[in-house]
Amino acid sequence: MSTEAETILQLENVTAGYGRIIALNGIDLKVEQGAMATLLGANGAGKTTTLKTISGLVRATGGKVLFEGEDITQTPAHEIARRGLVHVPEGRHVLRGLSVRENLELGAFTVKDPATRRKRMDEVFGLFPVLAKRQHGDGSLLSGGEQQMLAIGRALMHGPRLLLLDEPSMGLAPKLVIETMQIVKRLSEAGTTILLVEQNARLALKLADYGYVLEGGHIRMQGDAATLRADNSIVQAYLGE
Ligand SMILES: Nc1ncnc2c1ncn2[C@@H]1O[C@H](COP(=O)(O)OP(=O)(O)OP(=O)(O)O)[C@@H](O)[C@H]1O
Repeated sequence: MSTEAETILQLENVTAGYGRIIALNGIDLKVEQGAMATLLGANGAGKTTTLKTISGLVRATGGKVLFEGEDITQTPAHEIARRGLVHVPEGRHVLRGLSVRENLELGAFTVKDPATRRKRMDEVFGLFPVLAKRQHGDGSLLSGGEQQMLAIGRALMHGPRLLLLDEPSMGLAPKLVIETMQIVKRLSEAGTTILLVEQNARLALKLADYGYVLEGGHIRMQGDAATLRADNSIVQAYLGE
């Protein structure tokens, strides 16, 4: 991570949990403008909770979340999304009974200007031609991979300044996992800043610039993706391979 790059997201000693369960035990983390960072760890390490705490779906019980330098620790989730910090949760959450187009329009609830909404939809259709082709069909009838594209497309309708992606390859066939990761890579190359949670650690470390390894609600390790990838002991000890 270069020291000159601007930090878009910063977590300082963040704690969070569910009632008596402490899921995050003092997390420090940074994502820099234009970069892709990845958050890795075994099941139950706290990856999803970290993303939910950033996007306001879970309230931090301590510490600070700063987005573009502003404290958003207590900001409501819809306001965080409005500011351009957009979370694509685990599972695809495509709404049954709504067309592909309507699903995308739902993603644009933060965008008031109709011309901007149309422009964004055109961009999403350019990125995912299959969604353009099936725009009037029921979103829930798309394949798993296409539904993941729709979930990501819906997030792009907000014009995200930071995209949180929670296990986008979850439940997809191997070929689609690769395809989904290529999409994530393209988004990153097009300038979207991304924090990626991914079960496939090796793949995530190939795409990302920087990685954090979570264990039991603590950051156990962090570093350049290439350095983490080269260290087999990390992969074996923390990533459940
Ligand atoms: N809604 C909830 N209620 C109670 N405990 C929860 C809830 N969600 C998560 N937890 C607990 O919080 C801890 C962290 O869970 P989290 O889902 O953040 O982990 P994760 O690293 O994303 O795991 P996975 O890869 O399995 O999704 C775990 O001990 C989990 O059991």
